[in-house]
Parts: sequence; C-alpha cells; structure tokens
Amino acid sequence: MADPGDEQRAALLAAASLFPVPDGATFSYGTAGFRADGSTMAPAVCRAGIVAALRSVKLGGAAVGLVITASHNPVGDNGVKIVDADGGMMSQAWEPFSDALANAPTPNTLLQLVIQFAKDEGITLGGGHSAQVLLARDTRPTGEYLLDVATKGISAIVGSVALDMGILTTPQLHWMVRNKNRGLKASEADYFTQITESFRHLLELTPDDKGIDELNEKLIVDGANGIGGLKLEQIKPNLARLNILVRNSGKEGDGILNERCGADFVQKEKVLPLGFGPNDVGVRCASFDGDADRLVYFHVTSLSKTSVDLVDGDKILSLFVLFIREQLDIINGKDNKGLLPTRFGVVQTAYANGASTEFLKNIGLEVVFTSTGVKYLHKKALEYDIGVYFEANGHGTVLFNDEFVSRLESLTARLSEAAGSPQHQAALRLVATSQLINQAVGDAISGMLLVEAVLQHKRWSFQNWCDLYTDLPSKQLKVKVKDRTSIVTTDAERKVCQPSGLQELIDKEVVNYSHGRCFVRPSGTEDVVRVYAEASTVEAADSLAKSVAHHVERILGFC
Ligand SMILES: CC(=O)N[C@H]1[C@@H](OP(=O)(O)O)O[C@H](CO)[C@@H](O)[C@@H]1O
Ligand SMILES: [Mg+2]
Repeated sequence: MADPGDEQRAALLAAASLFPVPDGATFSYGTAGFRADGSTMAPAVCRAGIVAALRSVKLGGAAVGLVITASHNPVGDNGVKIVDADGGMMSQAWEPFSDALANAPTPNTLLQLVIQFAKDEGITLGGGHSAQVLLARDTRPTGEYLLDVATKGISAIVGSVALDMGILTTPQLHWMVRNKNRGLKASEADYFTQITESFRHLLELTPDDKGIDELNEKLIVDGANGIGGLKLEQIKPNLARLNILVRNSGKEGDGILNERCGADFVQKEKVLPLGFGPNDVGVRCASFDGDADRLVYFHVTSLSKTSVDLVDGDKILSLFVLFIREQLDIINGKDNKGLLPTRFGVVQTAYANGASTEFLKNIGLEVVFTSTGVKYLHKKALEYDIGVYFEANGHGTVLFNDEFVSRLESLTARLSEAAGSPQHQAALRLVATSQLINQAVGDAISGMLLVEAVLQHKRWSFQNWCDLYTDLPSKQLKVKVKDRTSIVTTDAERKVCQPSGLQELIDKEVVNYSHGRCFVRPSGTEDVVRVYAEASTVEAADSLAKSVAHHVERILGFC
C-alpha cells in the first residue's frame, strides 16, 4: 500500500480527532449532500473537506467547490455539498467513499479509508501535488463555524489550498468553479456582469419592441430571508425594464430563513408566503429558496384568500421550451433541417405534473424521466445539444452543449452579414440565453431573469403563462416507516419492485380514479417514504394518496 508519509498521516489523524463522530450518529450523502441539525454537522463537514481536497488532487489540481447550506430546510439545520470540477454535483462514484469517511468511527479508521481509497483511485498523497477548494456558505448562523471546520478538513490533505469565496448563493459557487476551470473570469462581479449584460441583450432582441406597461414591469420577489434576496438587491439597479421589490429579503430584522416563506413553502403548501397579501393581487410574484437554487412564481388570487396561483418548475420549463423552440424554428424551419440541426431534449422526474408532460408531448417534444435529484436530471440533459430540465419544485436550468455553442456562434457570425434578419436575431437570442442561464446548476436569479425576458419577448402576462395548461390536482404525503430503504423502485422511481405486492396494491387503487397516477419512493433527504398522487379533482388526489399511504404503512410497519 502506498505510504502517504508521516506529515500526511499526522494531518489526517489530527483532523479526525478534532471532530469525532458521536456514537449512534450516521451521515448519508443522500440526494444533495450531508444535512442535519447545524450543531451536529462538524464531523461530516470536516470529512467532506477531506473528500473535496482529494477530489481536486485526483483531478490534477482543478478547482473543486464546497458549499455550506441546507437549502430550503429550517434555519437550525445545515449541510455540506461538494461541487465537481465541471461545476456540477460531485461524481456519484465518490458518494460511497464520502459516506464511509463521514461515518468513520475512529481517526485510525479514517486514515485507513483514505489510504485505501487513494490507492484504488490512483491518487498519490503526501508529495508534490496541488489541490484547491473554493468554499462558500449561505446565511445560516452555524455557517461561519462550519466553514472554518471545512477549511480544517481541506488542510488535512497536505498541499491543499482552501479559498473562501464568501457568502454566496449555491449556484454562484457552482458557476465560479466551472468558470475557473475553463480559464474564464470567475469572480462574483463577473457573475453579476454576465447575467445583467446577457439579460440586457435579450431585452434588446425583443421583437417589435414597444416597451412594457407599468404593471408588467413590476415583480415582487420573496427571498426566503436567505442569500438570494440580498444578492438580487445588489444587481437590481442594473436590471433595465424591471421594477423589482424584494420581500423576506434576508436583511437584519426581516424574518427567519425559510420560515413560512420561500419556494419550497409556496410550492408545497400552495399558500402566500409571509409578507404578501391582498395589496399584491394582480402583481407577478416570484419565490426563491434559502440558497437561491430554486424558483417558482405565483399570483395572489383574491383579496380574501391566502391561496395562490402557482407556476412551478414544470411551467417554467414549458415557458423556456416554447421560447427556445421558437428560435430554433426560425433558424431551422419546422422540420429541424435548416442551418442548425439541434438535438433538443426535455428532462423531468415523476413529480412533474402529468398535465405538463402531456403538454410537452403534444407540442412534439421528447420527454425523458430520471430519478429525483438534480444530479440525475443534469446528467441526462447533457446528452442533448440543448437540454432543459426542471424539478417540479423549481430547480432546473437549460444546458447548451459546448460543440453546439461553437456551431451556434459561427452561424451567428455568418448571419451577421444579414444583420437584423429573423434568423440572425433568433441565433443571437440563443447565444444570450446560453450566457444568461447558469450552465452549472439551477439558479433562481438567472432563471428568473430568463423568465422575465421571455415574458417580455412574448408580451405575455402572468395569466397567459398560467393558462398554458391546467395542472392536475396533486397531493404529497410523507410516511414514517421502520426502514424506508426496504422500498426499491424502478422505471425512474415510477414503479415499486420491492417489497413484492406493493405495486399491485397501488395499481388497484389508481384504476379507481380518473387521470389517476401514484407512486411511492424513499426520500433521499429525510427519513420518510414519499407518496405522490394525482387525479382529476383535489378530493380524489387526496383520497388516492391516503389510500396508498395506508398500504405503505401496513406493509412496511408504521413508526
Ligand atoms: C419531492 C421533492 O421535492 N424532493 C426533493 C428532495 O429530495 P427527496 O429525495 O425527495 O427528499 O430534496 C432534493 C434536494 O433538494 C430535491 O432535489 C428533490 O426534488
Ligand atoms: Mg436549494
């Protein structure tokens, strides 16, 4: 076995001794990194620092990212997530090692795990290599402490450098890692310049530009009392033709992070976030989650009610798809045989509302499904020239393949001889879109700016957008069971294969409902089984979800 050298051994043993794993604690990397009560997170965060530094060594010293956040979860929680060198989520192949390391019971076990893993992966430790990890955190009170803990983990791999990028949205850090490794400008100021400039370009390319009326210019954003609202305040003055008001902005004294506000709350509860009320009827509203990688829109429906008209990730995806398709049709003609043949794909999960999938299929698009979690959707979307993916909860983006962008740019250069032609304008719109929308991960701020540009392009009101299709009523339930991992699913989580008999019971329930659809899966972030049901009425969706939840409880053992 390769000997990492005394200095390296000592550094790993020291880091592991600083933050021992308490008896009985287990960490799991799950759908989106380690998450738990912030005060218990130090061991997992320190060890994630070690993993991030090793990942950088493995990738020849390329920058890797580490972000301290628990996204939409309560303010007392915290978490850690590793960003791979391409700006995406850490390679899934490294998750088992991350889990093992986070749970290593003694410093010596941790050391042995690292030595063995380094050997398996061909990583030479203890000499001559370099590694760099970019760090960021959200606004949680435990963030500063945990960032320091992560730094200690990173330093436990000799030769590693930790760079604190400050308090950022999660997508900002992903963007920085991606850009840095591509030799592109990668500071926060560069991020702001890129999104505000490309937004301005898109607006300049609006056809028959007649300006915008006052009401449509107005947008109220619920910042979830997180980092997204604070960043939006910073760029607001540079956003032409938008009159943005940020509520739950995260400023001192404003309110508690994610508490009765934010994208997760609005999408799941379908009620107004705190700070919104009857005065907002008729105004377009958007909501971010705590680390600003999720986005939904809503309208206050009436003076008396707290319910909202929701535009979720599926409808944001549909809007983007229509806009991109329109530009491709201008360039290529409807048969896609013109100047820029494009493989255009749409990726959803089982949680996508059935009405959205039907809408997309009806307009002739290929829709593919993956398991829940951005890491799966993103990977699938990369298979296309332009791949659009969204989770219903508002996390998603539009990916432009590098080779496609080169083709698009040379086409744009050729077409510039006929500057102002519809094809030239459409190609320019696609270039600006690829610059505006975050290529590393879903990003509430850049996604919101693309929504705003597309609505102005189409001269659409919020209502026009809402009316694209009508969501089928749906219901989500959580069931606490003894061991959620005894549920095994297949077909992008839409069917249960274990325990045997459960899928048959679900099928028997579903046939009783018009437009009925139902699936169950173990959550990757909480110790629950999630039940999702859809049907033609609210009552029917509720009843289908309840019946299936009962079967799950009965078969798996309620706890
Ligand atoms: C139904 C649902 O919203 N599931 C969420 C949730 O995952 P679960 O594995 O369902 O707990 O958290 C993930 C990370 O934020 C997110 O990607 C996913 O969409
Ligand atoms: Mg989030």
